[in-house]
Amino acid sequence: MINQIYRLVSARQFEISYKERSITDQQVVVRPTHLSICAADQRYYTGKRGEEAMKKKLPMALIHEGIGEVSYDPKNIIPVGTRVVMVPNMPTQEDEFVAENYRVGSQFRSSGYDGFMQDYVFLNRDRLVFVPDNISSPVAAFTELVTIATHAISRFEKKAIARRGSFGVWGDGNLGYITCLLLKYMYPKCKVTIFGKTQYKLDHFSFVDEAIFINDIPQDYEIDHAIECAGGKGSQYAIDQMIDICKPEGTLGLLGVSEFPVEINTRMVLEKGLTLFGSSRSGSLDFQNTMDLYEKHPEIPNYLSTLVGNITTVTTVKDIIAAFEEDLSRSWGKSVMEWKI
Ligand SMILES: NC(=O)C1=CN([C@@H]2O[C@H](COP(=O)(O)OP(=O)(O)OC[C@H]3O[C@@H](n4cnc5c(N)ncnc54)[C@H](OP(=O)(O)O)[C@@H]3O)[C@@H](O)[C@H]2O)C=CC1
Ligand SMILES: O=C(CO)[C@H](O)[C@H](O)COP(=O)(O)O
Ligand SMILES: [Zn+2]
Repeated sequence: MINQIYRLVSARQFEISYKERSITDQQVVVRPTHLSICAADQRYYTGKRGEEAMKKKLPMALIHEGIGEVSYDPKNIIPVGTRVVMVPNMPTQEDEFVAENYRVGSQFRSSGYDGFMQDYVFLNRDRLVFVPDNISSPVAAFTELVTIATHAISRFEKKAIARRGSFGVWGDGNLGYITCLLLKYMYPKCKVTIFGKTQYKLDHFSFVDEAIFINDIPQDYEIDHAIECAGGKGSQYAIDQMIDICKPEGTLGLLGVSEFPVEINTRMVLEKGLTLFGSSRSGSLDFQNTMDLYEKHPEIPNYLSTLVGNITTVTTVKDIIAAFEEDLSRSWGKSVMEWKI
C-alpha cells in the first residue's frame, strides 16, 4: 500500500511524502486518531532545535504522543478498531542492564525517525498498549508524556536514599503537573510542593500540599528530593534552587530539555552528597505501568483532563499548521489534533 507521511521539511513547513509499505506479519497497522504536541515537536517546528539537528533530522514526521485504532492485524489477534497508545521508542537490541530508551541503537519517532503524523503507522506488536474504555481519547493522546514521569519516578525509586518525606517539583507546566500528580498517588504520605512562576498556572495544582513562587522561597526551606520539569533557560535557575534547598543525600531528577549546556554548582552537590540523575523518554513497560496506574486510580485521568487545552480537527496540512501555531500561543495545557486527514 501507499502511505502518506506529513513531514516537516523546514521550520513551519510541511510536505506530504508517499511511501510504499508492504504489509508483513510482523507489524500491526494503526490509523492515528488523536495526536498531541510535545515541546520537542515545537522546537523542530519553530526551528529552535538548532541548525545542525534540523539539518540532520529533517525531513521528518513530527509527533511522538498519540493514540490510534488498529486497522489491520496480520495475525488476527487484535480486533479492528481497538484503541491503542503507540509507543514511540523502537529498540533494536536487547540489554539486560540498560533500559530500552537509553540503548545506543534505539530509534525514537520524531527525533531522527518519522513520528505519528502519517495516514497509517506500522508498529511492532510490543509497541502497542491498550487504552481502557474509561479514558477519554484526548487524555489518552498524551499518555507518552505521563510515561516520562512514570519512568523518572521508577528511576528515582532505584537511586534515592530511603527517606521519602517531601518532594519539590520545579516547572508549573504540563510535565510538572503530571509529575506532582503521580508523586501524590505513588507516595500518599509525602508532602509534594510545586515551585513555579505564575499564579494562574499554580492554581491548577489543586492536589499538591503546597505551591511556592520561585522568587519567594522561605529562608531555610528544605526538601528531601527534587525533580526538575522546567527545561530551556529555566533549567539552570531551577537546578540551582534544587541544590540549595535539598537536604544532604537528596536525589535530583533532571527532566527538562535545554538546547544549551547549563552550569551546575558542583561544589554544593559534592558537599551535600547529592545524587543527580537524568531521565529521558520511556519504554513499553512504562506505558503499561501508566495504564495500570490509571486503572488503579481513576482519579488520575480525571485530573489529567485539566491539561486538555485545545483540540483541533485536522483534515489538511493547513490545519496542522493551525494546531502548532495555536499551541505556541497557549500558556497552559496540551494541544491535541483529532487526526482526520
Ligand atoms: N525528559 C524527557 O523525556 C522529557 C522532557 N520534556 C521537557 O520537559 C520540559 C517541560 O515540558 P512541558 O511541561 O511540556 O513544558 P511547559 O512549557 O508546559 O512547562 C514548563 C514550565 O516551567 C516553567 N518554568 C520555567 N522556568 C522555571 C523555573 N526556573 N522554575 C520553575 N518553573 C519554571 C515555565 O514557565 P514560563 O513558561 O512562564 O517560563 C512553564 O510553565 C521541556 O523542556 C520539555 O522538552 C518533555 C517531555 C519528555
Ligand atoms: O519529548 C521527549 C520525549 O517525550 C524528549 O524531550 C525528546 O525525545 C527529545 O528529543 P530531541 O533530542 O529530538 O529534542
Ligand atoms: Zn515528548
